[in-house]
Amino acid sequence: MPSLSEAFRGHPVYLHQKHHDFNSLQELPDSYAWTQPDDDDHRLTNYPSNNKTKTVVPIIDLNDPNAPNLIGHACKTWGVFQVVNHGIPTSLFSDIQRASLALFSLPLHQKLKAARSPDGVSGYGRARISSFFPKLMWSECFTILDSPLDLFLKLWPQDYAKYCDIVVEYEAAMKKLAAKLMCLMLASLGIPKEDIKWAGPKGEFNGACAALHWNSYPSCPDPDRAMGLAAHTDSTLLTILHQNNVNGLQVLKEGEGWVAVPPLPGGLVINVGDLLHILSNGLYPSVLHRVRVNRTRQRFSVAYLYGPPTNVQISPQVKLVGPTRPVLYRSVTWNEYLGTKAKLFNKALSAVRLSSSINGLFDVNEDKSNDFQVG
Ligand SMILES: C=C1C[C@]23C[C@@]1(O)CC[C@H]2[C@@]12CCC[C@@](C)(C(=O)O1)[C@H]2[C@@H]3C(=O)O
Ligand SMILES: O=C(O)CCC(=O)C(=O)O
Ligand SMILES: [Fe+2]
Repeated sequence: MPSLSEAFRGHPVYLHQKHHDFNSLQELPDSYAWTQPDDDDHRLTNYPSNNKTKTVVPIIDLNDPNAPNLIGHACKTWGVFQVVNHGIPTSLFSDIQRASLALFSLPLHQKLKAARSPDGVSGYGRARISSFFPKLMWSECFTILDSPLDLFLKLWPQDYAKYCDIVVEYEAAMKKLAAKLMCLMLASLGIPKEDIKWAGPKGEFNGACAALHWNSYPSCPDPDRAMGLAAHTDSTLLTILHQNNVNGLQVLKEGEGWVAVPPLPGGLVINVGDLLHILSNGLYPSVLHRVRVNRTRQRFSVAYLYGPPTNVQISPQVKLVGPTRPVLYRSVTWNEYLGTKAKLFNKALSAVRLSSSINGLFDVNEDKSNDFQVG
């Protein structure tokens, strides 16, 4: 089975090579300006702002006996929810946040020692999706696939071991939680875990692949014209996101527009990704999300991007197909899908949709994701 890193080697993404030290920028350079200065405040979206409505992303207590139903409803209607009582100690969040702060606070020349190569995924750099946009995003990121050891040795020749320990512990906790969430999501779809061969006899999902992706969004001199991370869906089955206590994450909700996902102390954000969208035959749509920045506070987030073994075929479950609901997607491996995403970005889901080629149907997120103005 190809590893996740190998899956990417065939799909290089060429990004702007110049990196900026955000702290040294007193004004927003034109290369980061997504809107013109005389545009009104809401030019970054044509959707109504949700200031007047009180729509909130569901918060689900994993100890609630009704959790499977609540999760099912949240996946169907939002594609995102927050979880509490997930069993992960808060000390682990403090540790990963400390590591994140230590990493992004390093001088740029030090971070660049662990820079991602054009045909790689691991390491320091800009968001991979940057190549699809004419403007730069006000963020930096660091991706870990496999072991963090080689990268951390470059960043912290003395202190690497303590940060490696934190990552190993955090990934183990995330892997366990992701398997639990998979079981709950499958139960909510009425799919026995025995139907998913790689789930294993007890639903441990041992063969799962994952990436740990750290984001930093420095405070920004002109936040209304900048974009932290452009609208996208994750290619995963699910993503588990930890955010520090700084706002910025927004999700697109049908009929509502962009809705903020406020940080919840001790909570975790769970996104439905494209592969769960496919596996559920479109019943659980992947959520389009983005990150806005602010003038005074630096935002950090750590995303655990979780998927199947890279060579396992993911297809709509037969139990979710019937006379009134035809099979909507062809089967794909994560490896293949990541390649499609690297080429087509937010059109990737439509590209594997069976009926799109027949009757011109497109996926919900495709046309909305380009909803920004570039100055
Ligand atoms: C497994 C992965 C999913 C991801 C690409 C990656 O190798 C690690 C980074 C992930 C991420 C995070 C930000 C948004 C995103 C679209 C991107 O460019 O990098 C996702 C990728 C994805 O889900 O397709
Ligand atoms: O920073 C965030 O809140 C979102 C990050 C994200 O969407 C991602 O890493 O895929
Ligand atoms: Fe994301």
